[in-house]
Amino acid sequence: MKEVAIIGGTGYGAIELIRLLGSHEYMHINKIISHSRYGERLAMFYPHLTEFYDDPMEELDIDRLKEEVDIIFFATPAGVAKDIVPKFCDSSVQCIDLSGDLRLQSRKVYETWYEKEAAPQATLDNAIYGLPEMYKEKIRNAKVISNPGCFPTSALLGLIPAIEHQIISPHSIIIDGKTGVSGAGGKATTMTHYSETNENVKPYKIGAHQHIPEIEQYLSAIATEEIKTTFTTHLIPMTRGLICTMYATLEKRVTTKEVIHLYQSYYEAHPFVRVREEGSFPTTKEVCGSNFCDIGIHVNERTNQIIIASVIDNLVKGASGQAIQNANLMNGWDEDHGLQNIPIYP
Ligand SMILES: NC(=O)C1=CN([C@@H]2O[C@H](COP(=O)(O)OP(=O)(O)OC[C@H]3O[C@@H](n4cnc5c(N)ncnc54)[C@H](OP(=O)(O)O)[C@@H]3O)[C@@H](O)[C@H]2O)C=CC1
Ligand SMILES: CC(=O)N[C@@H](CCC(=O)OP(=O)(O)O)C(=O)O
Repeated sequence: MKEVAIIGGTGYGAIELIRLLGSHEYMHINKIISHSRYGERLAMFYPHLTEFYDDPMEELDIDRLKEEVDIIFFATPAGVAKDIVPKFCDSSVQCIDLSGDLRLQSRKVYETWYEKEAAPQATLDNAIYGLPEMYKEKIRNAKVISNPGCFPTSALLGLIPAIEHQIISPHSIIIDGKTGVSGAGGKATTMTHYSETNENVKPYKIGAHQHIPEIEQYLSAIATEEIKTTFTTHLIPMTRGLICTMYATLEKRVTTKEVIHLYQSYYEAHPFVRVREEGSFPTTKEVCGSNFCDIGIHVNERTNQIIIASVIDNLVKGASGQAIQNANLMNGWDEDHGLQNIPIYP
């Protein structure tokens, strides 16, 4: 049994980790660290957790964490993990950061898009990008994981096979993202409160989204050339779920059936990616509460374009579920341990 700490206790990422770890046989939540509410019980803020986690939350204490836990999940905003993760480099503690702090290899690029000081270069160099469908072997041997962003998870899983097999022009990609409100975390803001989001679809961070450099960095790694994309994000009136509908110009003459067959073979060994049959496109509800990424594909022979839709639950495959998938791989457990639940439908 490995002992686990979660930092960022009162946030959505943390409570989703608690929900998912409830059915994990090899990880035990030893402590929940809260910056704002240490000493208090999490169930005071989230009564649905009553009897699932009733210990008081604790203040951050690096030495105690080093002595008492094996794995730390950082469910904190950007700018927090970059200062704490380096303090564990002399210990055996595994660190999994759900924020964007360790995802970009270049400090300069991070500082441009996040407008914060970047992590030390040595920490960035040490962190493995936790997208198991791309870097499974590296993750198995990692000690520090940068868990991917929610939109990059959906977009990359939808695009990787097409780029790797040179089906599409990597310079023609347009990614249209739509997300539920829980993607913005637990704090109510003017952007997310009810009267702003109800019966509304709101484009946001156009041309400035922090996931643009992340998507481009990993697409470029697959294509082995520098790729730029057009990526837009929309806030839609639902709680969970995210869809990236993506468009690109075909480089080869292929049919929908052929591309679907290629994607199905590509993801055969990856338990959380499900590729739909021809004519079926996934909806966000079909993955709700689960770690699945469902992908639908259509080749538009009339316009020589491909349309790929990729859906995830932003809090599961987009954050806490993927973090647990990474912990499973890092510790030699089955990749899907604790994550085998059927999506919540309807
Ligand atoms: N929500 C989502 O769908 C996704 C989130 N992420 C990323 O995961 C991380 C967590 O997200 P989420 O849980 O939704 O965010 P929340 O805003 O809901 O929670 C973050 C928590 O971090 C703690 N915190 C806030 N400020 C500080 C600070 N200055 N120092 C230390 N701790 C602080 C707070 O908890 P406390 O005061 O109890 O410590 C807060 O509740 C973020 O980096 C987010 O970008 C990634 C993918 C998807
Ligand atoms: C609705 C909403 O605001 N969603 C967030 C999702 C980003 C996120 O959760 O995570 P990282 O910044 O850690 O990648 C956004 O679009 O910025």
